[in-house]
Amino acid sequence: MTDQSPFAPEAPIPADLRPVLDALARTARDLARRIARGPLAGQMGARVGANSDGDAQQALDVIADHAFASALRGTGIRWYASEERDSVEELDPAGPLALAIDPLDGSSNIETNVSIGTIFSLRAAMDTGAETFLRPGHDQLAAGYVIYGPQVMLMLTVGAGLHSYILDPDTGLFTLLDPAVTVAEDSCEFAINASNYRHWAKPVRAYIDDCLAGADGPRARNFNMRWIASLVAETHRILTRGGLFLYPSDARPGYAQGRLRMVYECAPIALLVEAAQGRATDGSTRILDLVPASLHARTPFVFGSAGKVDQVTAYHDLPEPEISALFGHRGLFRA
Ligand SMILES: O=P(O)(O)OC[C@H]1O[C@](O)(COP(=O)(O)O)[C@@H](O)[C@@H]1O
Ligand SMILES: [Mg+2]
Ligand SMILES: [Mg+2]
Repeated sequence: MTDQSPFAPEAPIPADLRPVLDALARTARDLARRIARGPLAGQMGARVGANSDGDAQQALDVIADHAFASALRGTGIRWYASEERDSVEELDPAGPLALAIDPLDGSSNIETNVSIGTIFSLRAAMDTGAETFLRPGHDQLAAGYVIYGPQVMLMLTVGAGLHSYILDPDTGLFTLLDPAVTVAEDSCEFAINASNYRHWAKPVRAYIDDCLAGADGPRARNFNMRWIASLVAETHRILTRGGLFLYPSDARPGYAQGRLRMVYECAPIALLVEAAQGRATDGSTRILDLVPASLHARTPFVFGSAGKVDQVTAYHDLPEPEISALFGHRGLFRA
């Protein structure tokens, strides 16, 4: 089965991206099998070290990183940038492409049997790794994620539109489900790690205060809150039924730019969300227009249904007296 494509025959995969996408999908399928075996496959959630940012590395982070790096050799990938590695590596000097990857997203959930994922981004290879990856996200050629959940799914954009695939356990093939996923506009779910409330800046507090005030507040509507601590799972819910995700900057040491990484997480998710007609910003500026200052740079991240993301931007634009007012006095917004 190794040489056979892991995609069902009708999958609309562009020929120039076929080798790399086949390798990514094949590796993800192997990883999915390992994840499904859980403790039977060893201690995947055991801490084995720390990456360059000081984040704990679990066994599965390292296993996934090595699996993807070795599968990509010979697929046209010149530069390989991984959340788990300090610097960019050159795999194939003649390759025309470059790949950035978060090999295992949602690591804190590995042992809890909650959905985790892999996020990837493809770009044209430039002369150096830095030149290749320190560019705006709108330069990406393709982006996607695999979610290892009750179903294994691949969400992929290769430029236009967002395609969803499901891994059929009977055939072992990623099978096209929807060639045009769109983010629903009318949702009243938001996702944020509310334990950081006291560390947030005023516009974020004001936005969340108004959501929590529900039908009695200025938005005149009750909201529901979610937090899985797995960006891929959060994204998948929003692509499925709409809503809003926020990981803002906050006052904790090391969180001045939030937590999520531009190159491995935010740029690819933003490309997917925009391909599905959603919106992604850092609170005010479009993520895909931002240039990361360094390979592991972080950015505040807000994405989801376009109208909801625009409302968050509007809170950032409010004059100080409005921001500081109790929610009852902010009359500008409706859900
Ligand atoms: O634990 P926190 O601060 O709520 O952060 C959760 C976020 O961290 C992440 O787990 C970071 O990703 P990694 O697991 O790849 O480091 C995201 O998936 C998630 O959105
Ligand atoms: Mg991640
Ligand atoms: Mg990760």
